[in-house]
Amino acid sequence: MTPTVSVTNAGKNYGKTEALRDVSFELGAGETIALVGHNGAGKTTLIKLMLGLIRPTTGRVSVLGEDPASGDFGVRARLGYLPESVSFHLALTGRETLAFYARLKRADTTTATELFDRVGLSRAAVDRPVRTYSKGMRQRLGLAQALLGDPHVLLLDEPTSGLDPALRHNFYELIEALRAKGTTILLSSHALTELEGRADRVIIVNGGNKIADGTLDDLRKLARLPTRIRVTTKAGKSLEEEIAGQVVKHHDGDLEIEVRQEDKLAVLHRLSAAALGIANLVVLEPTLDELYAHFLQGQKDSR
Ligand SMILES: Nc1ncnc2c1ncn2[C@@H]1O[C@H](COP(=O)(O)OP(=O)(O)OP(=O)(O)O)[C@@H](O)[C@H]1O
Repeated sequence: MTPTVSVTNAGKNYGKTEALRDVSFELGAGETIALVGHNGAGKTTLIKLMLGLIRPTTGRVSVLGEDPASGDFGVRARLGYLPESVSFHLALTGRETLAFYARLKRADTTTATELFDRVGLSRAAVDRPVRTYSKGMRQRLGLAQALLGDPHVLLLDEPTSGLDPALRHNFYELIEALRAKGTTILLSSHALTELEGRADRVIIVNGGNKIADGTLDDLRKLARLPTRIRVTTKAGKSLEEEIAGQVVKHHDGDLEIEVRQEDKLAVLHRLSAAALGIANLVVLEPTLDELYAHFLQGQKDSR
């Protein structure tokens, strides 16, 4: 993996508040990473460090091989950022707003029309003042602004808040296309369910510490949470033999079998041999929500 971002033993104090403590990770080209954590966990502080808006109290941050706080324009031009709450000048049109940011970033304005198409802002909308925009349209304008200059690293803070399901879908299609081009995309979000299957990797921060970092599979292996197998049996059929020795609960009239990762295939094998007695079977792996709760609890217990 070619790292585009390296955070090495970074700590950040705001006066007496220790917002970040000895955090290290690398982000790679073409990687989509979810940065998750409670309010006050340190996510925005990390993003500000990567943007070079603040300097670490301890440790180092490097973006595209340079110190983002060094004042060098080259790095910042290749960084795209969408803040959590986008606020634009309401009297400017979408097109004027983008032209303004393009000048700030010294980016090419001729790509503006193509950018509007990519984020799904209609030709009619871009020449209307931002004051007439819905929250979703403002968010899309924000995204177009973040995409100016074809950034190699994109930092997006709660990018889908305010977007309806169709727009969320469009947003993730756009992210997928950028990922395929090799862009590093960091999504800071509370919407854990929608990140599943969309982020290659998850970094969990809490109280200024990095408490987990890995793919969903890595986190599942580490957490050792059980897989649940939900089985609807046919009337009068019992699966006592097949599920003997497993933790069995009842869920809306179905059987819910909690199996350890290492027993999963053997139990599924026994169940498939008894398929005639089964009306339906669903395998539920631990969700990101459950993994998140597990790692937070683990950190609490270790204190
Ligand atoms: N400029 C500042 N001055 C003092 N304390 C700050 C400052 N910015 C952040 N903090 C504190 O640092 C800690 C981490 O804040 P940060 O904004 O990075 O969290 P976050 O994970 O982004 O939270 P949220 O999800 O609410 O945006 C919090 O305790 C916060 O109160």
